[in-house]
Amino acid sequence: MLYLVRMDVNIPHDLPQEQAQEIKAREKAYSQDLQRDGRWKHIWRVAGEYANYSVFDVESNDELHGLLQALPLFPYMKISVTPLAQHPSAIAQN
Ligand SMILES: O=C(O)CC1=CCC(=O)O1
Repeated sequence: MLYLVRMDVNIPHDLPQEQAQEIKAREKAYSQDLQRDGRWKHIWRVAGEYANYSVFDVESNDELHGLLQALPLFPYMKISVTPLAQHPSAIAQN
């Protein structure tokens, strides 16, 4: 199942810089592991915002929730999820 996910990041200004950098490094490693195993299919920066649009390919809502909840930046993100279905006019099956 495919999901379009928007993540808006909002790290509090009073979080120490070193701690913020450490969380971002863990976020990157976690994200890249999921990209390598195929469950995090796309990640795109929203131009001009500290936000991304991502596409996940997972088995269920529960699996997606588990992956999102484990994001190191999860406490500092607003996340919205849109389930995707096939469009009848699409020439490629995703
Ligand atoms: O910078 C972001 O958009 C948040 C994020 C998600 C995965 C990652 O590496 O950074």
